[in-house]
Formats: sequence, structure tokens, C-alpha cells
Amino acid sequence: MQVVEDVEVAIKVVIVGNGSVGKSSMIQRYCKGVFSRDYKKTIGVDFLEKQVHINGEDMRLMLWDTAGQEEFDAITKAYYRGAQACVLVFSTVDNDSFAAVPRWKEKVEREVGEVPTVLVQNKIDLLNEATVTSDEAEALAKKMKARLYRTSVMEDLNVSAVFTYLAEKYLKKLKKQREEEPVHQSESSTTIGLGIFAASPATQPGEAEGLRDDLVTLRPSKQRAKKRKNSFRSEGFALNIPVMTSLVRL
Ligand SMILES: Nc1nc2c(ncn2[C@@H]2O[C@H](COP(=O)(O)OP(=O)(O)OP(=O)(O)O)[C@@H](O)[C@H]2O)c(=O)[nH]1
Repeated sequence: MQVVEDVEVAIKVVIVGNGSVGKSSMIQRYCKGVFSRDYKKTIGVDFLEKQVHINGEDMRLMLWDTAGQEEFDAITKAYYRGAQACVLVFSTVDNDSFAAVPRWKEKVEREVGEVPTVLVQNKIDLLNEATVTSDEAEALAKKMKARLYRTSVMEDLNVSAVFTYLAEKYLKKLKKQREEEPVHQSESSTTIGLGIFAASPATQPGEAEGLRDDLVTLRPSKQRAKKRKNSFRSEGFALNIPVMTSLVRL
């Protein structure tokens, strides 16, 4: 048996929170460097990935943008499975979105247990219209034992810091795991997704087949599916991970 050293670390991150708080904008900004003032609500889930180099490690961040509207809860919860990190987003100018944060946390925990989480107060460019005070946001973060980031996706403030923090946190956890229990992989095994497939409660070896039951197949719209090059998709299917995404947005 040969030990494979150059394993690419992949981490699945789910982004949750009420509708219109800026979740889609956040991953579009982070992965593509763009921002649009248009609001197109996410139907089901969307997915983007970004390759980063952090602390000497090549990492692939797989960012799952989930619909904020409760009507899609049944669909989105299937996509929480296997997540190793979570971004809980609320908007500075939407008190309901702040009040809903604990509910979103519970929904994710119901599927994946406790995972590294950050609380994100988005739209801080609108601070003069704020309905949530800094103290309230900090108190909630403290209660949740999560780090609070204040972002403006529009002005590109602090967006990458959110994901870098989660990636670093995950790497630390992985290194600790490697030290405690070194992972030996045979030459023929995949070199992608150590994080996804080694550390997730939903994807422990032997459970992958079970995931098929949870697979929700949403057809991508032809227009966007053509444009999208999702290198993870084929690997995901090979390993029975539910990676089919809805790319349909109204
Ligand atoms: N002023 C301001 N507007 C923002 C910011 N981020 C996003 N928006 C706007 O907020 C609206 C909603 O953004 P989305 O990213 O679609 O929100 P979402 O959370 O993905 O919404 P759902 O798909 O319904 O869950 C859009 O019009 C964005 O342009 C920000 O930092 N500041």
C-alpha cells in the first residue's frame, strides 16, 4: 500500500439564510468577482467552486448556494448533507433575516451536526438604514460561538475573508485528524475530496450508496447548464454524491 501525499483537499460549504440577504451575490462575488443589483431568487440550490491555495495547501471550495425561501426547504436540506462548513447570512437592513438565523442553524445541524460556522452580516454599505445593531449581531455570534463577519458584497468588503477563515479552520481540523489517525490511500483511490469523503458524517465509507436515497435531481436549465463547467460533477457522480444542482433562477 502506498501513501498518497498530494491529496487535494475539497471542502463543501453551504450558504444559508433568508431570501434576498445576498447569498448568491456573495458566491458570485467570491468566485467570479462580479456583482449585480438585480435580484433573481434562487430556486432550490446553485453551486460554484473556487480553487485556492491556503497555508501551503491547494484547496477546492465547493460553495452551495441554497434558496432562502422556506418553500424550498425540502429540496435544499438534501444538499446540506456532507457539508463541512456553513455560512449563515443575514442582512443589515432586514430584521427578519436576523431573527431567522437560529432557525437556519438548526436546519443545517439537523442534517450534518455541528460544523464550523460563521455568521455574516451582509449589506453593511447600508449601515445608515440598519435595523440590526452591532451589539445585537455580536451577542448572537457569541451565543452561537461563531465568528462574526460584516460584509458588503456590493463593495467587496470582507467577502473573501469569510471563506479563507473557514478554509483555514477546516485545514487545521484536517491536520489534527491526520496526526491522530493518518489516512492511507491506495494508489488507485481518488485524490480528490479527502475532506468531503473522509470527514463528513453523511459520507462515511459504506454510506455513500445510501446517499442515493437522498438524491434530489433538479434539471439544470439548458442555457446555464451549457455555460457552466463543473469539474466536480463527474467525480461526484462517480462517488454517488448528490451534486446535481438546480441552476434555474427566476
Ligand atoms: N446594497 C447591497 N445590496 C446587496 C448586497 N449584496 C447583495 N445585494 C443585493 O441584494 C439582492 C438580493 O441578493 P441575492 O444575492 O440574490 O440574495 P439571496 O440571499 O441569494 O436570495 P435568495 O436567492 O432569495 O435566497 C440583490 O438585489 C443584490 O444586488 C450588498 O452587500 N449591499
